[in-house]
Amino acid sequence: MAPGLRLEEGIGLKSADIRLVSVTGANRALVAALELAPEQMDFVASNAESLEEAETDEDARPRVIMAGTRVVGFLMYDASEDEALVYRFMIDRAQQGKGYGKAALRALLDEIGNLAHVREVSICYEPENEAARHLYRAAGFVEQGIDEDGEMIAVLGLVAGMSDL
Ligand SMILES: CC(=O)SCCNC(=O)CCNC(=O)[C@H](O)C(C)(C)COP(=O)(O)OP(=O)(O)OC[C@H]1O[C@@H](n2cnc3c(N)ncnc32)[C@H](O)[C@@H]1OP(=O)(O)O
Repeated sequence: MAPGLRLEEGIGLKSADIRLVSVTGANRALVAALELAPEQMDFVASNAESLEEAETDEDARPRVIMAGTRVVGFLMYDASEDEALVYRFMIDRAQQGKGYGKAALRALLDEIGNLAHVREVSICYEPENEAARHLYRAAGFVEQGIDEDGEMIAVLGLVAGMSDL
């Protein structure tokens, strides 16, 4: 790395540098401090709320999205059944549009694909959330329709035996 260039500055980071890690005492405050644009606030619960929820829900799997050494996003899912449900997914407003969402989704699907009991993944989002629709559709999710809460549900089937590969 060139002298004076710090990884934290995010210079030259590629989507391959995206990793999912557990929530720890060290990164928790950084996750809670991540922000959305005002018009995105209704698309997903606040991270502080999600972290609190995760403490009492033993099925919740919260993950911190790291780009190199920097905390850039957060997601949470439940894989207690054979259909995993992704119900939180966000990238900090200052870090959006850099391919991190796409790379984090790929990392998440790899992680879920390694769970032998999971056969499909479902995800829900507000119907007007075009960024989410674009991201999930590109990953192969197929829209199923609007649920009773007015959210779009999209489902991705996993290839049987993915975890054995
Ligand atoms: C389960 C849930 O929680 S659903 C709620 C999802 N979360 C939110 O809506 C929170 C606010 N939004 C976000 O955090 C981000 O915008 C995310 C997570 C949806 C996308 O993350 P980003 O890092 O910005 O996405 P990334 O840069 O990887 O782009 C992914 C694709 O979406 C496209 N995209 C990004 N923003 C938009 C937009 N506003 N409209 C249409 N397409 C968009 C990109 O062009 C890219 O497509 P491409 O690969 O064909 O070029």
